[in-house]
Amino acid sequence: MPDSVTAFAPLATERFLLRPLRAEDAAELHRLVNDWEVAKTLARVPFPYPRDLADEWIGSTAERVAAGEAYHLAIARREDDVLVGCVGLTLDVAARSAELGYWVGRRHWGQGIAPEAAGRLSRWALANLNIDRLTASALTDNARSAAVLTRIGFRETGAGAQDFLSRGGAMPVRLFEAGRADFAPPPAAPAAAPEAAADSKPILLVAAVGLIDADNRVLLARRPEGKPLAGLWEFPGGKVHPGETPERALIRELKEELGIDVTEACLAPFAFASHGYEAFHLLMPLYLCRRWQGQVTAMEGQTLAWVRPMRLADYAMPPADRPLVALLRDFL
Ligand SMILES: Nc1nc2c([nH]c(=O)n2[C@@H]2O[C@H](COP(=O)(O)OP(=O)(O)OP(=O)(O)O)[C@@H](O)[C@H]2O)c(=O)[nH]1
Repeated sequence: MPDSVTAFAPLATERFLLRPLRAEDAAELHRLVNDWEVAKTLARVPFPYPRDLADEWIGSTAERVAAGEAYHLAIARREDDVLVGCVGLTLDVAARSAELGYWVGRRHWGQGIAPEAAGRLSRWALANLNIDRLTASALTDNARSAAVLTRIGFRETGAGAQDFLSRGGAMPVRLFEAGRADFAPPPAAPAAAPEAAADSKPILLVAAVGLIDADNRVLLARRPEGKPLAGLWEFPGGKVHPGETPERALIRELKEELGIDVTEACLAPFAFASHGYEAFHLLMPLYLCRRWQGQVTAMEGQTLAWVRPMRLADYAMPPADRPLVALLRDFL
């Protein structure tokens, strides 16, 4: 699975680039973090902070990004590449989670930098890494950091204690967590049909297809950042527009999303999902298709994976798809 990003492409926010740290950043990083007001809020930073630790740390971040273990990035101003702080994630692969951390140099405080950077990295992580959850903590006496976390979508889940190098021992912390639902934009729901009862959910008709290649592998596409359920894998397809049949909708979607031509005769009805999401009830016929014209291409930059039936369960999919995956695995 494409879990690691070896050459990390910088993430842009409105004012900053979150980019890999470089050896040239060491002097400025040291100047900003070797400040008691910053260091005292960070668990893994000693104070005073030795200058050569900055070089060592920067070297280790590149290795850990390449290994897909951790993403510790510079927050650099877009206009002049000046380093203003760092934001990072450390993965716990077995738990399918990652821990978020960040700091901003004191001279750059008061500009909303931490929420802008931490929010962007969090949304990217849930959409691109094989995780379902982000965790974070803030010292009980650091209300500013707790406010950053809640502002970007984290929920407070409890309290604990954590060793702080800068403080020389364990300190009380507030614990926070966030999942996909905390970051997702509100799900797009169709307008309720006029005859629907006031308390019932509108029904959303979505057509989807299991494309199967000559090796009997199934194509999954990853929902991109910014969409509801970002980061989950799904069957290609999309909403059926008014006046369209599910087959016509699929033919259109497959052309738009994958650049392939499919005929109605090659779409074999297979099963359907009927699932209640919070804002709508999804009704999704799933077709199977083994023949198409053209080369499967990620037309919208989405990540694609050809998956063997026995490996389908390794890919986190929306809840509506789970029964379909079991049926498909048995069928193929
Ligand atoms: N294509 C597809 N959609 C699925 C699957 N499972 C599932 O729950 N869905 C849901 O069905 C809806 C599909 O809508 P869509 O892809 O056309 O639209 P979208 O929400 O991505 O936004 P869009 O209208 O901007 O394209 C989404 O709410 C999506 O979460 C699946 O396997 N394939």
